[in-house]
Amino acid sequence: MHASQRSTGAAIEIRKASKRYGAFTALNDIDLDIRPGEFMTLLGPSGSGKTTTLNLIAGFTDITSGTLQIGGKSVTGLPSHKRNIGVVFQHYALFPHMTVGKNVAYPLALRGIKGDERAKRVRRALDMVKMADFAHRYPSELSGGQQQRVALARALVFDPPLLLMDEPLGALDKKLREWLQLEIKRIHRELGTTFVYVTHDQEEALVLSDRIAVFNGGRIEQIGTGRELYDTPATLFVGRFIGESTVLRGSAEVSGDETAMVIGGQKVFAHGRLADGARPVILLRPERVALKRAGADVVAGENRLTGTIAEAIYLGSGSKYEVRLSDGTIAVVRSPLGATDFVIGDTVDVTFLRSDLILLPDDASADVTLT
Ligand SMILES: Nc1ncnc2c1ncn2[C@@H]1O[C@H](COP(=O)(O)OP(=O)(O)OP(=O)(O)O)[C@@H](O)[C@H]1O
Repeated sequence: MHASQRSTGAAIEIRKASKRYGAFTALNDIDLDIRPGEFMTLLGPSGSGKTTTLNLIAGFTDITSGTLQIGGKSVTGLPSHKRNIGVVFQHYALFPHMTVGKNVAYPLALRGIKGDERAKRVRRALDMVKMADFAHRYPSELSGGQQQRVALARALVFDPPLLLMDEPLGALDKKLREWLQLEIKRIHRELGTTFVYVTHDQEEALVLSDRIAVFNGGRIEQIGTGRELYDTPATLFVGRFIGESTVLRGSAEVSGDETAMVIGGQKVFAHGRLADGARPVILLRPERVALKRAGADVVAGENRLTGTIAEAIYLGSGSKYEVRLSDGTIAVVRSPLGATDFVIGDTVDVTFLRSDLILLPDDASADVTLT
């Protein structure tokens, strides 16, 4: 599509929004600002409130308390068909008795757009999803991925300022999903429409999003870019949900601006301290940890814990190890190509810089929710 065809994306502002079903609170006091043209992903485990949030924006369900604005206007009480929003769901809701062309033309027919203008827009939308050659087929004659591309064309054909997608790739196999992720990203870049995307797949969220809102138990734990969530998670739940990690627990002592933790009889040090009363844990990212032969020289500022290689996996681009520490914790380590190789049973030092570890308050829900 040409720059002249770019639509202006709508901003979304959600304030203190709650959604209750009887005594059950599905959404608990969430605040969410989405910028015009942004790709925002709602990420979280099953039942955390992602779909409920999308349904509130779409107008499929009412807010119990709080406010919701789209494009600077309150939409309270405005029915979904008046919100001018494109929607794509996991299970293709194409009309089975209509051809692809008719399906994509449908939103235009509803809006009274006829003749050449309608045909031109349908062609443009099908071109965008690379389905122009399929206009005369019926949905049953298409693969799952092709059906989702048609659903996307139908959701975008009327140039909505806002597109909502709920696990649109959930039913597709991995290769197809990865290819369509890139297609969706390209289309977003070309259009300038605001995209709000629901997934429980953190890798998908990282590939697609400008920013990600991480949901847990009806609340938003953190909103940020993938990099912010990975490097500086606000909570243990976010740190564990995004990317791989190892969590170290032990008895902690705080002295001045430093926290020491005893793990399996060995002491490690962290810069900083938590608020009084919080029980600290250490979160390690696998590529921020290096393995060394037991007894190698210690580098200034380095922590080390002794362990035994429990699993060694060669990945081509490097190796991944699981190391059993003396307290039984399994530490995940990714070594770059060219680093020393280790085999199962080797005794190693697991080393990491104080500046590379992440100190967070312990949170039992981070473990429960992920299992
Ligand atoms: N109509 C309803 N009546 C009662 N409870 C509901 C209703 N709709 C949703 N819920 C509950 O609200 C909670 C949040 O649901 P929601 O669909 O938003 O979760 P989700 O994060 O999208 O999960 P999933 O990835 O499984 O779709 C769930 O516990 C769900 O059971």
